[in-house]
Amino acid sequence: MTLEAVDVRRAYGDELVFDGVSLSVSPGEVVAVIGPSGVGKSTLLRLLALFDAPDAGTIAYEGTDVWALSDERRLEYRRRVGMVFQEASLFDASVRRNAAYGLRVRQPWPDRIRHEFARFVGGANGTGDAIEALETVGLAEKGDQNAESLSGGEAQRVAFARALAYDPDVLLLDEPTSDLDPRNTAVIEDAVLEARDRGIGVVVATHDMHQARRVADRTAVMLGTEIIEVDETETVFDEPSDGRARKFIDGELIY
Ligand SMILES: Nc1ncnc2c1ncn2[C@@H]1O[C@H](COP(=O)(O)OP(=O)(O)OP(=O)(O)O)[C@@H](O)[C@H]1O
Repeated sequence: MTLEAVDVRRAYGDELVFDGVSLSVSPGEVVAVIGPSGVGKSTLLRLLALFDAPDAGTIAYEGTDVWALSDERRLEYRRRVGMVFQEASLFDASVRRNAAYGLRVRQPWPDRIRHEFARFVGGANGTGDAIEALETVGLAEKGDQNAESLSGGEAQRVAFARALAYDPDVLLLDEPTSDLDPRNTAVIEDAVLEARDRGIGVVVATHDMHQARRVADRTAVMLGTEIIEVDETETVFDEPSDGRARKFIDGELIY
């Protein structure tokens, strides 16, 4: 299952963010999108997540132009994509319930009622997938704690676990470690690689070029209103074909 943006354009009013941008992610690969602040990385992720439609070009899932479908069919595709935003939004409940949230709304009703019933009668108050996802981000022991008592870094890890728990085809991460210390950053990066090894396609938008180098199979460099370079990560860092990409990577381009 491949998700791709093909020749997409996006503007906010008269303000063009990008045009002619193409990017794909396949199962079991990590693609990093790097570029200066404000270049449009989050905007591109929102298009891939099917939150917004491109002004031109297509977003295709398994070759299907998703915006040509009915709202209902498009929603089915949207549910296969998990997105983690820069700001973790958790609600006032246990960490385990937060991690299981996506699961509960996505399950068919009978399952959902069954889980709610089990919880009501004092049985499991989370599912195996949510617990496993919490283990992946090193927070299994905090399952019973209220999410509002977590540190910022822990909250970001729970938001990640929530996206992972419902086993999406594609996971889109917007600056997933921007507020994290090195230890928490390493936890998230390991979880990204674990997701990839499970066959999930992952796109990571990041300011952190070192992170791209550590986790990404392919890297796209966004500059101005374009993706100026997209290739195997090693190639982009060691021998980029675009001179501007080289300058950006060497820290010589000031924006
Ligand atoms: N809802 C919006 N309305 C108007 N302009 C917007 C909106 N969202 C983003 N923009 C503008 O679009 C441009 C791209 O923003 P975007 O958030 O996609 O960049 P980014 O590369 O993700 O930045 P950062 O790395 O700082 O998160 C910016 O100039 C931003 O101000």
